[in-house]
Amino acid sequence: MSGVGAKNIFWHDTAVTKADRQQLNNHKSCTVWFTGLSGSGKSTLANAVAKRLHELEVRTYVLDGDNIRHGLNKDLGFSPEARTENIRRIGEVAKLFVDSGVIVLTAFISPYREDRQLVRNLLEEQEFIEVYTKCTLDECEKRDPKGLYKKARSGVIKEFTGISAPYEEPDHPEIIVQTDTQTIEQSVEKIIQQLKEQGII
Ligand SMILES: Nc1ncnc2c1ncn2[C@@H]1O[C@H](COP(=O)(O)OS(=O)(=O)O)[C@@H](OP(=O)(O)O)[C@H]1O
Ligand SMILES: Nc1ncnc2c1ncn2[C@@H]1O[C@H](COP(=O)(O)OP(=O)(O)O)[C@@H](O)[C@H]1O
Repeated sequence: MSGVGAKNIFWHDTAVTKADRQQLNNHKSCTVWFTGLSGSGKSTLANAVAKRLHELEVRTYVLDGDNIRHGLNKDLGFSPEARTENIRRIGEVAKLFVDSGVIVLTAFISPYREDRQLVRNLLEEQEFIEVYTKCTLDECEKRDPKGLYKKARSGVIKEFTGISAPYEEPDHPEIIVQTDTQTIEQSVEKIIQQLKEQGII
């Protein structure tokens, strides 16, 4: 997968800009990037925050690992290289959503620091808000909402994050939500507060 397609391609500026769209929407746009173990609450919180924002008349879109892997990224597995490509593509998609003036909430394990940094670098400062859904492996395994940990423990699923594949914790995430001790409402509130403090909403 090399970048050979970039030859003889020219960038077009658009007549309507990101700033124009943000003005029309009455709020700024950004990526709220959830990262954490399977079952740590990424999807739950991305959707809960989106719901809250929608009620506040803010335009949102949720990109979820499971859904994207049914379509755009259905050719990718879970090797380190496939995960890197998964996150690279999602980063580019998130950037398009930010350009469209929307707050995009992404729920991907995104286990590698370097891959998350790559996405951060794609966006402007302030446009990438990393939320670490911190939860002990023990608790995630107890929750096991899809029965995947059980399969990973028995060896049916290989390269499973936290069991047989690595998860690299963020060094300096904008937000940490401790989902095994904080309630969903507390986590949502913390994220909404950050968006307000950054002047996004
Ligand atoms: N081997 C392995 N490791 C981790 N996860 C697995 C695996 N196989 C399938 N699944 C399911 O796929 C979801 C993770 O997809 P992501 O795109 O978020 O993964 S990654 O960011 O590329 O690491 C993940 O979803 P979440 O539980 O919502 O995190 C699982 O449902
Ligand atoms: N405080 C909490 N924050 C987030 N999720 C929680 C919390 N307490 C319990 N849960 C449950 O944990 C599970 C997390 O699953 P999910 O959101 O699919 O995680 P992920 O997207 O990280 O795999 C859900 O069933 C959710 O209801």
